[in-house]
Amino acid sequence: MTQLLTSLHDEQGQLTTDMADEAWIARFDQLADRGYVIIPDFLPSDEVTALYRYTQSLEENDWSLAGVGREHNHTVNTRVRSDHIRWLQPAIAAEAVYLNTMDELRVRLNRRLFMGLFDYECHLARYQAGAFYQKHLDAFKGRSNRVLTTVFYLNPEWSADDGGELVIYGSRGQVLETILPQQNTLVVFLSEVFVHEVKTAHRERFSITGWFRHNTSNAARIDPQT
Ligand SMILES: O=C(O)CCC(=O)C(=O)O
Ligand SMILES: [Fe+2]
Repeated sequence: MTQLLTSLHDEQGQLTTDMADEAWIARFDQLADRGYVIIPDFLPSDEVTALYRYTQSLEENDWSLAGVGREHNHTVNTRVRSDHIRWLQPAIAAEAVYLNTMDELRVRLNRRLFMGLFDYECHLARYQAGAFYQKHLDAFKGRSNRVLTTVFYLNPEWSADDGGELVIYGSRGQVLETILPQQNTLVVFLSEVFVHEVKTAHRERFSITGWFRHNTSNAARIDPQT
């Protein structure tokens, strides 16, 4: 498995651009078959280290308490989720690096799986010790343009004792995967299909959660960012 993933990067540590690359094809086909895929070693290690350092450099007022629901349904409910977030912006160089990588991934997904993904939005998330996110779906059929969820973990040396696992459930409520939020792991899943939750973290946990979206804007209504 690791061999496959190493081959996602060339000698310069860049994501390889050859769409015939077998590693990409295997990953994308797994996503198509099961609806989710787990990719360890997603970024070159210097990039993930830089991203992690960047999150450590943020000040308290760079974060806001995360809400639940979209637009007018947006409320903060700390019984459901208790993480803090920060939407990534292309104008900030440290944040643009990740946005650019994910846009590259968007183009590849469209080429291989014809997904028609239009754009990508994402936020950093910080779960302090004691924080969690109860079972939820990221998108409801016909009510959201979120198609694919991505979660990328930034935490060096995360162990099972630290909690904060992402649990992905199947259609009968069975546990499909329990994933430790270890640095440089990317999880991708269909937003409308998989109920998931973040178990209580026992130490500070950093991640970037994002969504590839369809374009549902029209002349009368432009999609808001969140
Ligand atoms: O951080 C994670 O593992 C998942 C976060 C999540 O489910 C969300 O932000 O919607
Ligand atoms: Fe979620």
